Parts: sequence; C-alpha cells; structure tokens
Amino acid sequence: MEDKWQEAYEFAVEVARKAGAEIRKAGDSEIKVNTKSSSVDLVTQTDQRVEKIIFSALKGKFGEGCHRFIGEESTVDSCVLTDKPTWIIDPVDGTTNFVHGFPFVAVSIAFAVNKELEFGVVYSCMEDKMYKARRGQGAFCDDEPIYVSDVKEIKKSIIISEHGTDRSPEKVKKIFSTMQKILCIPVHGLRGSGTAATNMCLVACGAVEAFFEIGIHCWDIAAGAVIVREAGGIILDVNGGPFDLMSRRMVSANNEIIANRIIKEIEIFPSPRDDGKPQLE
Ligand SMILES: O=P(O)(O)OC(CO)CO
Ligand SMILES: [Mg+2]
Repeated sequence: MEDKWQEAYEFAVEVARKAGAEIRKAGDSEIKVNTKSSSVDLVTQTDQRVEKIIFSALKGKFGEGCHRFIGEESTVDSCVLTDKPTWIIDPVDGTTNFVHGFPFVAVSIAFAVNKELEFGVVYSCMEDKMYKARRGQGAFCDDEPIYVSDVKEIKKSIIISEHGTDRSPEKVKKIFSTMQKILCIPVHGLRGSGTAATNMCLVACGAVEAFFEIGIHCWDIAAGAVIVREAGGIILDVNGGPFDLMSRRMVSANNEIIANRIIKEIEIFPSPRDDGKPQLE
C-alpha cells in the first residue's frame, strides 16, 4: 500500500523534465505577454501550452475520472482540495523571470491524497536541476539527498521574500516594512529568485534559512512544501499556526527557531484564499 504512488511519483519527474525542455525551447514568438490579476501578473502562451502538455500526460496515464487536477492556468475560480487523489500544478513558476530571461523558472508538480501531500517535484529548468521528495522518503536534488541548513541564529541567516503581484500601496508598504525589520535584525541578507517553488528548494538544500510570502497560490508551493519537509525543514502559517495549503501564505524554514523569529516580524495583510473559504487572522 505504501508504494501505491511510486509510479505516479516517477511519472511526475518524467513529465516535469519534458515540460522544462518545452519551456527552454520556447521561442521569442511564443512570449506574448498577457496579464491576469494585475498588470504585473503575467501569463504567456508557454504557460498555457505547457500546462496542457502536463495535464494530457497525467490524464492519459491516470485517467480523468479517478484523479482531480488543479492547475494555475486552468483553475478559473476557487480550487477546493478534496480527499481524491489530486495533482496540483504550476507549469511555469516564475513567469516574469521567463518573460525577461532572468534564469530561474520552475515546473512544479505536486500530488495530494486525502488532503495530504504525497510527493512534490520541482524542476528548475534553466539550471537543469531536478528537486523531488516523497513523503517519508527524503528530499533530493538530481538524486543526491538534500538537507536544510543547521543555522539556529537568525543573525547568521539569509532569508528569502518576494514582492508578489499586488501593487496596492498599503500591501507594498507592509511587505517592505516586514523586509526592513527582518533585514535590520540584522540578518546576513535578503534574497529572492522570483519563483516560489525554487525559493522553497533553496530552503530545502540549505542555501538559505527561510522563505516566506503572502499572496502565493497553492500551485506555487505545494511541491516545494513536501521538498522542504523531507529535507528536514518546517512550514508554518504566517501567524505561527499550522500550514494550510489553500491559505495563500506560508513560512518555510530550516527550523522552528528561525521560522518563529521571522513570524514575529511579519505584517500580515489580507489575501483571499484559493478555496474561497474565509481567511484566518
Ligand atoms: O510565475 P507565477 O507562476 O505567476 O508565480 C509567482 C508567484 O505569483 C512566482 O512564484
Ligand atoms: Mg507560480
């Protein structure tokens, strides 16, 4: 029973690699930029085409009836996580990077059963790095085990945060105020790769101590969440409570000490949940 999903895991790695190759070879003609929730929330034909490629591979293998599918480009309204086996996919995480040629772009594929994440695959396709993890079986980059950093002192840490795609002045103010407070603890530095999935893999492999964000979606972080946990890290809500995949906010960190120190500084702002339910404080 424990190995029930091994085939799905291995297939997800294969599909992510193929999807990444499609992104790498996407020509300039395909990079026609459209916008979604705001003028800085970008989408290209590549996002849509690669999502179709991933979905048709997974549906062809596992059938549409038994499995559910949540994808960044095909989820129109809210996405509700049920107990059914569910694929959660971001075909191009880091679309803005992709459009600008900034070299961090990831394919993110996660799989949940009974609302619990079973495995996650993040293929950082421009660097050709394959991150993957299955619940209870460790995390890997290119088949080598990876582990979070053992730093416990916040003053010896590097922290990742992002600016998101909402430019309303009150939210931007809170984001920068949080970053300022964390920077002035002081920490060694603040970073951001422009893709949530890659940011979580940077936590998982010990390159940084933590990554937090409010406003990301379930497809940005589902695969990364498994990878961080399996590398020995933790994921919490920005209020210090348990992580909720649909809440559009999280702190991923190498350990609880670093996570809680960051949480002390985070200025929370409202962000409607992916599943349409009321947001917690
Ligand atoms: O590039 P995407 O898929 O829009 O995702 C962003 C978050 O909104 C980076 O993680
Ligand atoms: Mg994304």
